[in-house]
Amino acid sequence: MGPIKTVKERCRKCYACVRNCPVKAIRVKEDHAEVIYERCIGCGKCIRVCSQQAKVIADCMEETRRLLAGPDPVVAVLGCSFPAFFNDIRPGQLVTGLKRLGFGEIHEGASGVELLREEYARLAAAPNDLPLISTHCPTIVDLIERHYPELLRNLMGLVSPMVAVGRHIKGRHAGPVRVIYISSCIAGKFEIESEAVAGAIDVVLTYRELNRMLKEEAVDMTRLGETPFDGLAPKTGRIFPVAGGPFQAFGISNDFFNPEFLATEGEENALEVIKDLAAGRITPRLVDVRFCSGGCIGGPGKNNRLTTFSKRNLIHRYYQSQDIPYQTAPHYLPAAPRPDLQRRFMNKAKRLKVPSGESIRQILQTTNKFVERDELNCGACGYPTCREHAVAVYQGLAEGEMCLPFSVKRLEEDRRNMAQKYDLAQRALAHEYGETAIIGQDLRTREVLSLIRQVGPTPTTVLIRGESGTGKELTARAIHEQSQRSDKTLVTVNCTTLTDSLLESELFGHKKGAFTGAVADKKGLFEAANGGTIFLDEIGDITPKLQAELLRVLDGGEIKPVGGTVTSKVDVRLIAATNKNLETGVKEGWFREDLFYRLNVFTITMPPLRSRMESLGPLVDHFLARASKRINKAIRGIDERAIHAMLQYPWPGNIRELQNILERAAVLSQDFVIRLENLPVIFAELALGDQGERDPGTVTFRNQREKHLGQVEKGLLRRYLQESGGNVSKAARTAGIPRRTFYRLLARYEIKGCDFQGETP
Ligand SMILES: Nc1ncnc2c1ncn2[C@@H]1O[C@H](COP(=O)(O)OP(=O)(O)OP(=O)(O)O)[C@@H](O)[C@H]1O
Repeated sequence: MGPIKTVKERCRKCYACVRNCPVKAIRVKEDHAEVIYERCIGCGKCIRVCSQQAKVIADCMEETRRLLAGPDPVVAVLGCSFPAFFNDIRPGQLVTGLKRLGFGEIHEGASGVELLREEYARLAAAPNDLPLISTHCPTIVDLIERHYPELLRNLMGLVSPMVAVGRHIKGRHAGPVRVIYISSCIAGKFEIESEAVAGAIDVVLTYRELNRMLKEEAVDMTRLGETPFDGLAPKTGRIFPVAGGPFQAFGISNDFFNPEFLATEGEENALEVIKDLAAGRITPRLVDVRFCSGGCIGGPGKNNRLTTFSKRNLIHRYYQSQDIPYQTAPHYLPAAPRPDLQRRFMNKAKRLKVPSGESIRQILQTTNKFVERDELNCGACGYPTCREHAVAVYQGLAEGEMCLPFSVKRLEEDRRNMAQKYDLAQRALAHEYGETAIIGQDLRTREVLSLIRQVGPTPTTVLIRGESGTGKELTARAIHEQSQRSDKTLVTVNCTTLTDSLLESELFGHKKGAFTGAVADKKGLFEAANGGTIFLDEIGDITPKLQAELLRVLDGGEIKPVGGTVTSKVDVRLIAATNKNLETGVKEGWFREDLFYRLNVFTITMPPLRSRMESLGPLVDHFLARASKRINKAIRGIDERAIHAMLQYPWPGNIRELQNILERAAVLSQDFVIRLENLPVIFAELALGDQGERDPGTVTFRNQREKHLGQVEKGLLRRYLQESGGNVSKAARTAGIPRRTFYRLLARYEIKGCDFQGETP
């Protein structure tokens, strides 16, 4: 990992870094774009263009603090561009500030320029058959070492001013010493890791990092007095950081029109010169080139508030000032003998595989580019042409999905497919559950239908009451169907299936961080139902806290997400259902009275199946037709004995139980007719009992039913308990009736589940 890091979570795949990286040292992998250290030249362009601050300079403050706290003295060297960065204080104040942080000595990096002056002038004057390239800009050195190794021989074999001053300090200081270089250049962070100059500088800090450290230590430099610099006092070296500065600082006379001496800076110019040199198109004697525009004052760790020209002025003013206080320790004087200023350069180029034309064609095809016309060269992927992008895909630097037109098209197709699938799923659901036909001709069912017709089109809140399986949800759907909201969503929530806290967040949503696991804001079901209807089943089971929240929705149409402080308005019609006695709830205090009255505006009570036996025939026909479709078996009808037995059964699970028993019977039926034998055994027992009682001739159906009801129910309960070995939940499940209903029946007949434990059927 190098000095430029990627904060993965911040990367939004805009490919600005890919587009702007001059050496394509960015690899897009999965969900982020990362810097390839071996290819990177440390120019910092990716940091500058990343609008999300996903590219950051690796933090060197920690290491600096560690050295400051260590046993060795630490020397700070201020890069030549510092006057353009710390422009609102005097240099002596900055020195005091640095000493407050714990630095023992403060040197100027410009002294490194002066250490190199003679060597530069000598090489510039010596005859040379190759154009020489200056080596003080680490980005240029990296560019040549990593991307233009054919120019390695052109590099002047000299260290940078930073390394020169580092070696000078380390060579002259009595005993071990640490050197921290502070500048606008992040390529310096790369440079000190290079084997050829290792050890000269311990840490490179940017001006911004220094500023942060000063802030953290609450050092207000504007209030500080001045302290003299330590080390060698530079003169011409101070002009080094601006355009044209190096030639002047190194004492190389340059005439603008003299093609022998070429000095330039800025990404575009630098790349052009390097390319021209590599191609042999130009052959000057000496090329001085820096990557940042305006010179070192344009480095990535620079002061963004000032323009290049105003910074140039600041450097100039500093260069001309005569009163920079210095107190140089004798061991740094005189400047000669100089430290070792020689440096080797290495070929660090990693050549990437070059794809064949066929490979490029295949990659282009994966992103729908079959003919030249398909290659839009829109540049959205960060590469100027589709072919360059395809080459990068081949080289493992890019992904096909980066192609915007291709991804947009694929998303559109996906959306269309999803919409189709959604439509199919909707239809399947409607087929399975969406039926709102309420079957029944009996008086009570007709009454229910009439109430639905009346309340449906109004916005009134409806409370549906009745035993389990009597059709409360079906009624809610029918009300929604008849309302003016029928084209909007009907959201159904069973209040008993979630824990209290989960239910609250499901209904009203939550804010990020409201509880463990709330990693992002989430909208609730009330918002999902906005404009439509919400059906809250088993409303009698919600906690008082939720009851209060619900009251707020009913009163003001306002919801507040869990962990939120702001309420928002929703327009939702509420239909609630319960099989609990809410009046008892109010009396006993587990249900809020005000909520009860808000809900009890319009109540529909669903009759149990046993009280609407006239509708048994139509219901049986309806469910047999449905079962036939579901199991793909054409059931023709039901025999009389079966119907007769059904008429005597008490149907504790109501219509749902009827539906389930008929589907089971349809599966078991051998001859496409439902027979008594296809029904659970209790029906045969009922039929038998009925036979015995029929002889006296005087007993009515009602009499017979009443008489046998208890006996039959008891037998049934015992049988299920026997089958489940006394496990009441299991017995209720096998019976197909709610556990609570099962318990009620057990209590009525004083049967105990534990009496059946250990029994096997
Ligand atoms: N009158 C009816 N006509 C046709 N089907 C019905 C009728 N009543 C109920 N059903 C069907 O019976 C099943 C159970 O009905 P529903 O789920 O509406 O009952 P519920 O009272 O809401 O039950 P629970 O209280 O257990 O939630 C559903 O498949 C429903 O379609």
